Amino acid sequence: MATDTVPTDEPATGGNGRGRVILRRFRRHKLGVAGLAVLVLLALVAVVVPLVWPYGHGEITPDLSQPPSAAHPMGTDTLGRDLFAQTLRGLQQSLLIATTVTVVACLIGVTLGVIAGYFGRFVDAAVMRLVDLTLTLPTIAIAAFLGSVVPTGGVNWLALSLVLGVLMWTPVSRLVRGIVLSLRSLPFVDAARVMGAGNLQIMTRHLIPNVADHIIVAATLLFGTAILAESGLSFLGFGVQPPDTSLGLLVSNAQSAVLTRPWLFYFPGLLIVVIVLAVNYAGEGLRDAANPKAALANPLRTARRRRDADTPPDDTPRGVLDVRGLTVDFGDQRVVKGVDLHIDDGEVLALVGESGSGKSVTALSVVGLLPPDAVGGGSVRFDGRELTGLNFSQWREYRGRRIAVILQDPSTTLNPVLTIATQFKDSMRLAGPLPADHRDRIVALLDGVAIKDPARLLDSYPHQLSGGMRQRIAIALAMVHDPDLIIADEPTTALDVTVQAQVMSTLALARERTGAAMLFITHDLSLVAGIADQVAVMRAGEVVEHADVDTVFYRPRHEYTRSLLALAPSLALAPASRSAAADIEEDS
Ligand SMILES: Nc1ncnc2c1ncn2[C@@H]1O[C@H](COP(=O)(O)OP(=O)(O)OP(=O)(O)O)[C@@H](O)[C@H]1O
Repeated sequence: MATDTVPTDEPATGGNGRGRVILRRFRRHKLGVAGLAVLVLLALVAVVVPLVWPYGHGEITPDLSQPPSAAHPMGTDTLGRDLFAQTLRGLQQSLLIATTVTVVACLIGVTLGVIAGYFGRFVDAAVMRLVDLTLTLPTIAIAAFLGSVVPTGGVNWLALSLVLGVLMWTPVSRLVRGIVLSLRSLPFVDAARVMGAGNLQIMTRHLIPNVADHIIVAATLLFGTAILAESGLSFLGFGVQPPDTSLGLLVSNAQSAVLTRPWLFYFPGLLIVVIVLAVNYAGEGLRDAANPKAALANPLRTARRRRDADTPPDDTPRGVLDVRGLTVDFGDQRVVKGVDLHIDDGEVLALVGESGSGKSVTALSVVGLLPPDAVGGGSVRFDGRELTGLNFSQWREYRGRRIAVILQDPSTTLNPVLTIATQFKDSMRLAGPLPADHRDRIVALLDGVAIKDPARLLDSYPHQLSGGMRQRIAIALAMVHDPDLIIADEPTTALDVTVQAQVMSTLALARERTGAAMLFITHDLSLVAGIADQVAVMRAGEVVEHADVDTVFYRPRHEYTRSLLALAPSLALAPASRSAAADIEEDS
């Protein structure tokens, strides 16, 4: 089975589709391309230039301790050796060693990490003990031992690389193991198993590609660390030894000459900095190219907007939220096309539409969290104040405090490594010092979302709770600052049907208690009846119908609304709506 487990927002291009998509995305990452170009250039220079350069790296010339000149562009050392020739040799050795260390460490780390994470239990325990053991091994002492048993003094580049690789795999394996542990219970792994995939296939085709972006980042960090580790070891006499050389050795040798012959230090030092930076940028580009989500998910960046931020409040209808002519473009594609929405204090507006109609993008626009590649236009007024174009610190006054957001999947909202109590406390601290009675307040908030015996779960972690509990906690978290507006984006979609109903009534209850207005986003009209006052129906980026809930249910004007109603045969109309229906029947 050749399922592509990493989702992509690009169309398949045929042939090796994913490879081409990654390449195309990488080409768009300018710093990544620049980093890779620098690395390729340096590798070429390291291989080709020594073939034509008049001096060998160990060749002694009569020009002792010369500063840079036409004959010796980087100067010479005390023995008269040409520093440019030495730097070229150092570049060769350093690139070779760092690449080998990275490959060896990643091979061991990824293999053991994925095996530990996938099989868990005693396999995991055994691998983790091996990690602990490896971490206790003193790199320097082992390298010193190896250096002493090699008769020529010092070890050759391959032995040095292998030793460093074998000692440096642990961070990669821990990273991979942690991610695989969380991935292995996801439905796509079960689906692969059901389709008959074996353990090896699941690990190589389904798990490793999902960890690839993390591995790339870890590898770039390792590369930089390997260059520095090699420098340190060479300096101590356990790495590359004269007459051979490496960048690290050149820097180490030149340390005493920083003031008198600075060129000996600066050129190889600068080259190390350039290599590490280039590797990091290339790695970042590769990571973003391999993981479409990584390039987009930067919620701290406010989307570029065409409107002026500080438009003073005017006479437009206030309400708690007033959206006028909202547009959102991704490149040439307009996905929200002049949307108008209005929510009065304490009112609930349901934004309904099929998948892809632009509901979430509209909600993200309201809280200024559009992806960086989106361009928004139009006006979003909250309590009479224009929100478009606010900077990050101005947004802090609103997000989480006056405008709360509840997302689809509670496991993405709650931090997996913090206890429930800590997450509430962190949220409370946004408004100032933690109140003395914070624990009572947290318990009251949890009580307000119908959690029984709330004190008991304060010290739990999100993974110890069910999906429904997690979403209720997310709702309680949204209520911490008593918001004026709640944006709930499909808050029950990730839950099963019975839990959905409980979470919906919890949400309705919590909203009623705070009296907050709400923008409730859903594709499921049957959820709307019990909670909304107004309904806006969205299709292909436009609001095609905007009316009160009873009109939309019983006198829909637009064909699309009628088709959505037809698709929701099991409408669980709320009592309010049912009585309205009876009134309408009596009227007619
Ligand atoms: N980061 C993005 N880059 C390019 N296009 C995007 C991006 N995010 C959303 N879109 C596009 O914008 C359109 C609206 O998406 P949106 O997520 O708002 O739909 P939705 O109505 O909320 O659907 P769903 O319920 O499936 O989330 C879709 O066509 C989608 O492909």
